[in-house]
Amino acid sequence: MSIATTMIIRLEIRKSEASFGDVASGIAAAGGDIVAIDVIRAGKDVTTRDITVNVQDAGNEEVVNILSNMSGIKVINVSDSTFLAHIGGKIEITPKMRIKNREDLSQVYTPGVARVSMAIAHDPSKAYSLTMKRNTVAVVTDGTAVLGLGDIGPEAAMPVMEGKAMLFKQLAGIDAFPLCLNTKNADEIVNIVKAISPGFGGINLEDISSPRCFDIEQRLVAELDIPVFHDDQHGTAVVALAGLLNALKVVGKTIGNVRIVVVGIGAAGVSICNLLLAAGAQNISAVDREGILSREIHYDNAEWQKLAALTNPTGIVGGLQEAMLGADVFIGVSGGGILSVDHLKSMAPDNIVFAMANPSPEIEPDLAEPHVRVLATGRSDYPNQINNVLCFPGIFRGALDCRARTVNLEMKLAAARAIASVVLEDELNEQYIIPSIFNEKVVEHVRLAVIEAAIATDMARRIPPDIADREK
Ligand SMILES: NC(=O)C1=CN([C@@H]2O[C@H](COP(=O)(O)OP(=O)(O)OC[C@H]3O[C@@H](n4cnc5c(N)ncnc54)[C@H](O)[C@@H]3O)[C@@H](O)[C@H]2O)C=CC1
Ligand SMILES: CC(=O)C(=O)O
Ligand SMILES: [Mg+2]
Repeated sequence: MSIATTMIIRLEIRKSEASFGDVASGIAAAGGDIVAIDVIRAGKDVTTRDITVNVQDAGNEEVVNILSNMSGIKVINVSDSTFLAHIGGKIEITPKMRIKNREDLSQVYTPGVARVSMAIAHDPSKAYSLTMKRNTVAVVTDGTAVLGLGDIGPEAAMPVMEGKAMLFKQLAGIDAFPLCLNTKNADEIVNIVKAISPGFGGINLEDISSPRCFDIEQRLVAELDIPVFHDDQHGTAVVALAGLLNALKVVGKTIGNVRIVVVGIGAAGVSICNLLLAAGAQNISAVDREGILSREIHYDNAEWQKLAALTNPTGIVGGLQEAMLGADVFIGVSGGGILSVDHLKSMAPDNIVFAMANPSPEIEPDLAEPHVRVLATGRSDYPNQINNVLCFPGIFRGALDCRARTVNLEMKLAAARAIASVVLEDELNEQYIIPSIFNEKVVEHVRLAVIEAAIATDMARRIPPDIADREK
């Protein structure tokens, strides 16, 4: 599966030997699409231009090869806009006020700050009003399951976590810190997160491989009084459920009557199965590399053991192929390319396929489309993007605003229904089952639903003023 990108190619064109027309045809022949041309220098004999070219495949070397081999053309430099966007990182800390004089200095720092510190020392709950705690989330990873790229380490995880921090800020106004830990030891991760927790209003665990992620999250939830939320588990499950609720409406089926195949029973898959069961699903086949989870088998993975008892009610034996036969819904959170057209053809009519692995889905959307009634992927370059970015900004905004102790099942179900509700009944169709992440209603709908569910289940330690006003 290719990832599109934009290249900026700086060229010298010797006018006596080549024309811009030659350059344009060379780029088109190599599969590039020219989107901008900037003249850098216009000499009598030689012109220098920056040509901005979209390519469907970031690995496309053909464009530069063709240009380099043309007479009269010299390639001076090639840059990739995705890499350019990452130079020096993507986020920074910006103070809320400028320190202009000694008076300012003595307020924001010593000696004035000491009075504020002592106020918090006497009443630690004041950290919520006098520090950034109430609006701050730690995005914590050990780099062991970064997207679908696997264990690529904490440094390589950093661009993903910075991207996540950008989304937290832009979509929900939350200040998020990427914390990439150089340890894979579960005890150490738990201790580090506990130790840094005083400065944060919530913890977003990210891209920590399964099954370690379950134990790490459960221990932190039990030991901390701020929300700890492993987004690959629960954010993904919330968005998958939201998409499924709407897709089922499009095809005229109900969650209690469909046969659902979930493939990849890792962080995301376990949580998706559990949330779908809580939402009324009765017939799930949970498939991992060893086949369909079965109650006949004992699993060392405690989450698999629990799920095996709750899924595969008809005792199907086998793997993906057997599970797909006659299935209504496929949800993939495994790896790229594991699904074939034959698998799709063996499904029930009006099938729903969510190929959510990143960056490459379980099947290429173009291949799948003719054999699927409702298709969704995790990617932003196709319709129906089912990605946990639709959930985490709103769920944390809601949890922070009501100072929730944790994010419980009711809050997750409410978030899923809220995301689904952004697409109105008369707008729903095969190409539009889930709102765009740029739809401004998403965060606000999720926030409200989460706060209401937190209040109803006694998880909220504060009623935000706008909610209190509504209830008057
Ligand atoms: N669209 C979205 O919002 C999200 C997508 N994902 C994607 O889902 C995938 C899994 O993520 P995590 O659950 O965090 O990883 P994980 O490493 O915890 O779980 C992956 C699971 O898939 C299984 N698997 C891999 N290849 C398989 C195959 N051929 N057949 C059956 N099972 C197979 C693995 O054994 C493992 O249990 C990744 O590609 C990730 O990018 C994850 C979170 C959110
Ligand atoms: C989207 C996301 O969290 C993932 O692919 O891991
Ligand atoms: Mg992730």
